[in-house]
Amino acid sequence: MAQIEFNGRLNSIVFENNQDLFKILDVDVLTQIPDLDREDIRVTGNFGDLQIGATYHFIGELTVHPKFGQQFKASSYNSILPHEESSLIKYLSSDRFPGIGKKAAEKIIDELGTDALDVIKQNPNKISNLSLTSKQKDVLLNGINKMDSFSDIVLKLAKYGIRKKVAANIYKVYHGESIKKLEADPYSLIGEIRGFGFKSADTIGQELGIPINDPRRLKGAVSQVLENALAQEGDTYVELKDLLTQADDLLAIEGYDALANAINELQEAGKVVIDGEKAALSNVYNLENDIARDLQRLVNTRPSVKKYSDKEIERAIEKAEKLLKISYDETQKEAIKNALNNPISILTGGPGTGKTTIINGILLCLQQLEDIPTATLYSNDPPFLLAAPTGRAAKRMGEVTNVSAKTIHRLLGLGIGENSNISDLNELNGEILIVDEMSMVDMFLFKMLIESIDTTKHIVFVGDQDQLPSVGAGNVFSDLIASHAFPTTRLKFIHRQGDDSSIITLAHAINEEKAANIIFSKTQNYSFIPCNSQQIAPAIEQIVNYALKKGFDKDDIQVLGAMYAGSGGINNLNDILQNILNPKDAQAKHLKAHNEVFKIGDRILQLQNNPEKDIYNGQIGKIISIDEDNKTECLVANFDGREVKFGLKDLADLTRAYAITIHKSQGSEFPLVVLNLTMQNYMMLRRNLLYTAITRAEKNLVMVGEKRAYEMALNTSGNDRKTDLTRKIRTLLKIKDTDDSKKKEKSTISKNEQTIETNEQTSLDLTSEPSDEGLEAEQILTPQLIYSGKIDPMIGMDNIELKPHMIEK
Ligand SMILES: Nc1ncnc2c1ncn2[C@@H]1O[C@H](COP(=O)(O)OP(=O)(O)OP(=O)(O)O)[C@@H](O)[C@H]1O
Repeated sequence: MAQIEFNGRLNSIVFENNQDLFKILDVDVLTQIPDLDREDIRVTGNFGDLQIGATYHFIGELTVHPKFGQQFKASSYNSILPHEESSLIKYLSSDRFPGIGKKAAEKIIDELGTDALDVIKQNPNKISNLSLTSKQKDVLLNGINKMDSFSDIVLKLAKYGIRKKVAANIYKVYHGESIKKLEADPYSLIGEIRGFGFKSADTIGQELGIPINDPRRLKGAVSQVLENALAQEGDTYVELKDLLTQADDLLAIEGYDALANAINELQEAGKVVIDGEKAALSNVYNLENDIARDLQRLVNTRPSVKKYSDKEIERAIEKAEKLLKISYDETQKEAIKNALNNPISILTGGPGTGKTTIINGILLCLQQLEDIPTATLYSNDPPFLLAAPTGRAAKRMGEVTNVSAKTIHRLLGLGIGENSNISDLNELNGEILIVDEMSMVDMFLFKMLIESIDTTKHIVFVGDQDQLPSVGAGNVFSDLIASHAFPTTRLKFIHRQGDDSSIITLAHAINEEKAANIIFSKTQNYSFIPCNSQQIAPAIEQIVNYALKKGFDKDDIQVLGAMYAGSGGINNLNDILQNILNPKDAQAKHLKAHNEVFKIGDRILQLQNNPEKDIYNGQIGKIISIDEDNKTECLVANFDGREVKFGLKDLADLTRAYAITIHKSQGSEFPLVVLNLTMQNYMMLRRNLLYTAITRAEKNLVMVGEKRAYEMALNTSGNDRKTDLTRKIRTLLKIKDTDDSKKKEKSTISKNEQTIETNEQTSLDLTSEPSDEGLEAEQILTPQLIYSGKIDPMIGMDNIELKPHMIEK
């Protein structure tokens, strides 16, 4: 269709989506739109910063929206700069140019005329001759740079092969400076801009003639390796030798000397930290330091003496037992004591070991010991704070304890409402904070959680250490346990009886490396069906049809896998399962997004945290209505009993959820799980992946796939993220290495193989002043250091295999 143009004044912004800068504008028409007689019109498109009341030139086409009628879809736009003296003075002395008043504005017009803005835009050097202060000159230039319209910048970025979505990300960070920044050093955008990696930077670098051994390029490769480790592997550092070899692979140049210099320069610029033989991104390195310091603060500022006598606690436990009509075993009692007599304690155990029952006991005991009236538990400032990373886990905690439990995001007030601000988190007080499903908490959320704790007396971290680590980087729960700085109870005895017990037995056997004989046997609750990767899809189709015939509710069946691609991958399985579980009806309302069709009744999965909607990565919902004509509210879904509305743009974060990855299933449980693993998943086959998958099944589990793949998972230990938090906690809390073994011997209490580790015999010094000793690092990396043998990039080179996902797609 032919492009048409018109000038209009921006009245208001009706809708905006910050993710890709899509906006719907209400515009007064100033020059007539060809063949259309209107005074105002809605203009849609992607726009940068706009000013209400400013005049713009729009280029695009007329469209008809089924509900809102005639609209103008802008493909590009430009702001029309004021040329008339009085409006130009008004404009130059507005908020856009802070520090430039009426007088300075008049000077600019005197010296450059009423075309001043265009003149400076074309030739920024003209500013130097103006009789303004240097600060005013900077303000003027910045303001004019910012005026660059978004579409101009996207067009220029497109010439460098940058996609619109990435261009929008660049614009959001650098605004009018985008092109300047990119052309000065495309590699400096790595790690700063989502979707922009070494490959993109290198394409532009070559176009700009940046030599292959240019320090900018070398630094870019180093940043990329560290970013990959963080985002793909969840590692918080990379061994120097690996950093050198992997960066060198990206660069395809000879020798490490120049690379060592590049690392040093990054260190000097405060972007990278070298600590011993490890290299880390500074912000990540500092985040680990901050976590360790916060934990030190929490331990040091809480009383170290036992507050309650053993007798008092025992009496309280007895009462709790009577109320709950159970008898806690010795280990469970120790866990309750640890929680009540320590500032920070940890509880870890597999399914059915009584974690939730212990949380209940801790709260009942504390209520008695502190004489807390029941009504107070529900006040605005409750003494018990219960939280979990997922809505589902929080809901369950709340149901079992009868005390309200929240997601960690909600507890902290993160991202709720327009004014949400991560520097303005809720302060946490009260008697106790208990966080469940801790294995899912990544280092970023954990940092925010613990820095928000103010006067809370006791903090208890509860989880299952053997599950997959958090989706986000770090390995917080395992690191806390490994530090031996906090009393830790490991529960192993299975208390849950009944139908599902054989799956729980299998899960525990997997962790104890005793599952080889029982995993392929057929039991009342689980079975294994061997098939190769080509047979996965038809096998699952048959199993699901069979389950339906046997009377399973279609909402109770969940297929799990490891990967999205391939015939047995999640994407293909979702096509097949959607046909069975929510068959096509040609007439029915539907929406299409990223090669998927969404229909009423479809099970869907949220792929990103969205605190504003209070739904999180991995949460499953069901579509209850679809409005094909409504851009801003095209879909409504039920998430755990709550209606959540989605606009067209939000669909990017949704996928169908008949089949989901094991990673995304963390924190959820399903009555029937159908799990598939084959050797196509060999890179991911680890014990914690299999364990996490199996423990998602509440009552029934069908495993399909290659026996070899299951055996490989059983025999490959999981959870080997490279993190430095354990060491940092131990350094700050002065836990001596040698004490570990002693401590284990002395203080391990065994019952049913359960263990309780207390730190009473360790050298944890609670009276010491906070100290940063040992946390700050700076080391200059010299070529000599590399070749001295201390850091030998050749070591292990044979073993280093650049995984496909480490290379930017
Ligand atoms: N000491 C006990 N005596 C009797 N029953 C117990 C005891 N401890 C726990 N149980 C029971 O065992 C079952 C599992 O306990 P609970 O739900 O607390 O475990 P969990 O570790 O939280 O499990 P999951 O992680 O699977 O939710 C529950 O039915 C609980 O009532």
